[in-house]
Parts: sequence; structure tokens; C-alpha cells
Amino acid sequence: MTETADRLHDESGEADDVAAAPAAEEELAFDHPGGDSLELADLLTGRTMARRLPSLIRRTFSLAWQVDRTAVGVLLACQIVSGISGALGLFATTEALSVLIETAHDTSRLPAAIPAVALLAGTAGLRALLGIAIQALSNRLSPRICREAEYKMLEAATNSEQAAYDHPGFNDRYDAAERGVDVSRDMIGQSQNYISSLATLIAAAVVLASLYPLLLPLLLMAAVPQAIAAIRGERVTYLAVVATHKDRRVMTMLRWHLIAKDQSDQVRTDTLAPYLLSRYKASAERVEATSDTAAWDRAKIAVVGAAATGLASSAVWGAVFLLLGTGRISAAAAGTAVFALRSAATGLQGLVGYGRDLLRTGLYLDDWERFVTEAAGQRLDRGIITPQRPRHIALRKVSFRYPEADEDTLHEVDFEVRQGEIVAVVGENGSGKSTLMKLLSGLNLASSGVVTWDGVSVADLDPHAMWRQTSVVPQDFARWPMTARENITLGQPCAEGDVAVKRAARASGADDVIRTLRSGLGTLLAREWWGGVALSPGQWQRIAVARPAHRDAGLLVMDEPTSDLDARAEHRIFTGLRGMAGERAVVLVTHNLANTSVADRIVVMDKGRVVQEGAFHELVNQPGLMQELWRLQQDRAAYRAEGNDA
Ligand SMILES: Nc1ncnc2c1ncn2[C@@H]1O[C@H](COP(=O)(O)OP(=O)(O)OP(=O)(O)O)[C@@H](O)[C@H]1O
Repeated sequence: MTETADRLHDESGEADDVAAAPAAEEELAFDHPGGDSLELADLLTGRTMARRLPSLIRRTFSLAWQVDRTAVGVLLACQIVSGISGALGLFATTEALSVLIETAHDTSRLPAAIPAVALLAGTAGLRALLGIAIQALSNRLSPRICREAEYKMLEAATNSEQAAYDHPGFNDRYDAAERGVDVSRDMIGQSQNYISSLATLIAAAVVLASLYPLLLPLLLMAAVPQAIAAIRGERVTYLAVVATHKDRRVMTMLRWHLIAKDQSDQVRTDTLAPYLLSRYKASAERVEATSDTAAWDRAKIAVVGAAATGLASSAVWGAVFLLLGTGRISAAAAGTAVFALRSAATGLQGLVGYGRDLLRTGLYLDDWERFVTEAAGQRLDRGIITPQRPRHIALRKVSFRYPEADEDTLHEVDFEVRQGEIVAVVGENGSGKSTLMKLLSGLNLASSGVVTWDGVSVADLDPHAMWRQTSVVPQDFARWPMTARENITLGQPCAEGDVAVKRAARASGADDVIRTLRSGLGTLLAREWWGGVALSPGQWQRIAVARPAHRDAGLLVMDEPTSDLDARAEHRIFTGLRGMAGERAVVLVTHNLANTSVADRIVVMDKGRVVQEGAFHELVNQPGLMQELWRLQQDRAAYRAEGNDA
């Protein structure tokens, strides 16, 4: 058996080991957004609500203040005037009623009621106008607040460490923050409705207290059961949302897999749709079951709340009649008390309802705020040194472990690349090549050891300035839904304009692609958008490889840059690579070992370690992993020797 055949045999042995491994069925698990939302549910109590609501309203108005100060100022002024006119209206009611009652059948005294009736009509009209103005201002502020919240969230996401995406909770927290953005548009409306209700209640309370002070505590007593029922109900709903979070996430994920274009072919040819749909249905049924239980619990709470509120209200009305019957208040005052009590009930209802809405929105907004302030604990927080075009990039005894991983992916790796040099990195799948690229380009930071650019630790560099000196073509490069020009310049054209774009396109073979496009560089490369053009994977790769040729960066990292290319395009790129190196340090990852002959040096990786280093001819002529892989790639005869062509 040849050495190559030995290895093939070993590999089949490894496959047997895998088959013999105990079968363990793992389940998808998601972190709950924020992780501590169950604790937040504990905030849904009357006391904490009373404490929290003012701060929520303050937060809403401070967010609104950031987007439109004038509108916030006018809105608050309208609220105050509306509250005052509400109280004036109620006082005018007493006045008008007492005149009307006193005049009884003597119509000659009716004109005495005119000032009070005029005040009543005036305040009602003013309140109606102010209501319209308040609504218009809220409508103006809501979308602006939402946009501001969204902008802050997106900024926080792009300012987080790349490693954030490897933390299991990051995406969930982002989702939760997104929900916070969605509800942020409701905050101003809810806050202003809450304030309006409060103003109505205060106005009614002032009037009631002036009529007969005892009516005030009675009124407050009537409010308690209604408030408790609303808070309890809201808590039940919120807990149901928490309990169904995992299933709702699974449903979102399945929805995406069912309709995403990239795998739509496999969903069909693998007849996978029924299986995915059955999993979707199972999750949906669990969500419905939990929601049904919550709805039933809420209904029970509402019935008890309504009964208690009814009893308390009867007590208040009874008190009014008692006061009237015992002559403690006049008939006019009793009439006004009726109006004031109705007004108070409306205010109270609003206070509880909008307060509850505001609290719920506040819980989601907390998720948003946590994400914005700390990007789920992953905010980019590195040094401020601005690097120049790097002349020497080095890794010294670098180990790296992915978040939540059980062991290191890289083990004490030493590596360097200099300006003008091309270094190829090779190794088997999973040996750590892409991970090494992420450390070189500062996307990830070393767990131990140090990565330096011209002697300065990458952790001390300003990351954005560093990435302006970096050009990375990853294995899975982005296909931006933009024009061919933007896909090459990445929205950062240089002074030479299209001349530089065309030069870069020539270097990668993208010029042949662009020539066939109906609007040349201006063609929209996005089939999924109306009017866009679809490219083949290889054509896309030519566009992607033109990016580093266009970008004036000091470090060029290419991870399998020609995997989808035909022989002619691949040849063009590798023969042009030396020209691209020029003033750049180039690191190239490839499985096609023939391509490594263009490199000045080859670094061979195995299980996260550098196991060999040297020039192409040295490595293929000395025993070791490189020679082994090279022979496997060259020697298809070994495969036939195993009888596979039978
Ligand atoms: N985001 C991640 N979180 C946890 N582990 C990861 C992550 N990315 C990669 N790994 C692990 O790190 C190891 C090395 O992966 P890496 O992508 O660097 O290998 P590679 O040599 O580039 O492989 P290939 O040749 O297949 O591209 C693998 O075992 C992989 O499971």
C-alpha cells in the first residue's frame, strides 16, 4: 500500500470512529433576550410601576428631545394648558349648575349663567383644539424617535467586536433590541396619553376635593382594584411572551430557511418542506397553547378586577348621594361631583391602561437600551493608535479560543508577513487557517500571545483605522445588492474614479464580466431586487477579488479567492498577485497547492499549530504534511489503486 493509500485508509478508520460515537440528539437552544427578562417581569408590580413610570416618561421625552426640541416643548405646553382648561371647565360646571338650579322656573335669571356656560364651552373647544395639536405633534415625533432608536442600535451593532456573533446570546439580544425599536414609536403617544389622563384625573380630584374633601380618598380607593387587575394581567402576558420565546425564535429561523433564495433549490430537490413545516407547526402549536392559557388567566383576573372596581365605585356614588341627602353638599355641587367622578374615572382608566402599555413598552425599550449602551457586552473597546501602512505583521505565541468553545483553535502560533511578501497558508479543513486570518486582520483578538502591526499590539490600535489598512476577501464574501462599481469600490471610490475601478477589474478578470453587463459598472447586481442582474458564483468571485485590487490597503488577506473560478480566471489572478503585492503584505489561504508556488513562503497548519514553513520546492520535497497533501492532490493513481474505479 502506498503512503497516500495508507492515509486514505486511516481516514476511513476515522469515519468508523464517528459512526461508533454515541448518538446524541442536540436541541436548538436560544438565550432569552437580555437574559434577565424574567427578573424584569418582577418589576410588573404596583409599587415598582409607580416608581418606574416617571422615569420611563422622562426617558421618552429625553429621546424625543434629541430628535425635535421644538415639538417636545410645544407638546408639553399644550398638555399643561389642556390640563388647566380641564379643571377650569369642571369649576365652570359647578357655577353653571348652581345658577341653573337656583333659577329653577325663573328664566329672567338665566343670563347670570352665561359667563359660566361661555367658560365651559370655551374650555371644551380649547381642549379639543389642543387635543388635535397634541396628536399632530405625537405623530410627528413618533417616527423620528423610532428612526433615532434604530440608528443607535445599528451603530452599536457595527461597533461591536466581530467575536460578538460567536456569543450565543448576541443575536437574541439584537432581536430584542429590534423589538425595542419597533415599540419605541409608541412611547411618545403612550406617554402623552398617560400625562393627559393624569391631568384629567388631577383636575377632577382638585374639583372633588374642593366640593367635599372626603370624596378624594374614596376616589383613590376605587382606583386600586382596577390598577391591580391591569398590572396582574400585564404580568401574565409578559410571562407568556418569555415562555414562548424559544419557539418563536425557532419559527423565525424556520421561516427564513423555508423562503431564503440560497437554499430554495435544496428545499425542493431534497423534499424538505414538509419536514420543516411540521417543525414550524409544532412550535406554533406550543406558542398557541401558552397564549391560550395566558388569555384565560387574564380573563379571570379581569373578572375579579371588574367586580372589585364595581363595588368600590358603588361606594363612591353612595357617598355622593349620602352627602347630598344629609345636606352636606348642594344639589349643584352634587351635579358637579357627578361630572368630576365621570371625568376622574376616564382619567383613571387611561392612567392604568396607558401606564400598563408604557410599562410593557419600557420593558422592551430596556432591551434596546442595554444593547445600545454595551452592544451586549461586546462594544469595540480597543486602543486609539492610528496605524500606518504596515511593514511587518507578526503573531507571537498566539493562542485563540472561540467564545463558549471547550478548547483552543490556535495553539501558540508564531507567524509573520512583511510588506511586499506573499505568504500562503495551507492545511486540512478545520486546521485553523481562517481563524488565523481573522487574527491577522484584527477581526478577533488573541486569547493569549500578541498580534502586532509594526511592533504595536493590535489591541492598542484604533480598529477602524486599522481596517482602513486591511483588505480581506473571505471564503464567503459579500454580494452587496448594489451596482458593479459599488461592489468593487465598496462605496469608497478613490480620486482616479472609474479608471482605478477598471484597473482593479482587469486584475481579477471582472472586466470580462462587466463588459457583458447592460449598464457596465452601473449595473445593479441584485437579482432579488426589481431590475437587478444575477451573476454566476464565479463571476461574483471575480468582482470580489477586484475589491482588494482597488483598495489601497497595506494588508491583503485572501481566503480561497479562486475556489469558483475557471482555469483562465484563476491563472490571471495568480499571475497578477505579485503586482498586487507591491506595497502590500499578502496572505493567501488555498487548498489548491499548485497556487502556492507564487508565494515567497508557505506556512502549513495542522490542528491549530504551524507544523511546517518554507518555500514551495523545499516543502514538497521533504517529508511532512505539505508533501502528503501535495501528493494526494497530484496522485489520483493512489485512489485507483484502492479499487475505486472498479
Ligand atoms: N465561530 C466559531 N465558533 C467556534 N468555533 C469555530 C468558529 N469558527 C471556526 N471554529 C472552529 O475552529 C476550527 C478551525 O476553523 P477554521 O475555519 O479556522 O478552519 P480552516 O482551516 O479555515 O478550515 P477550512 O479549510 O475548512 O476553511 C474548526 O474546528 C471550527 O469548528
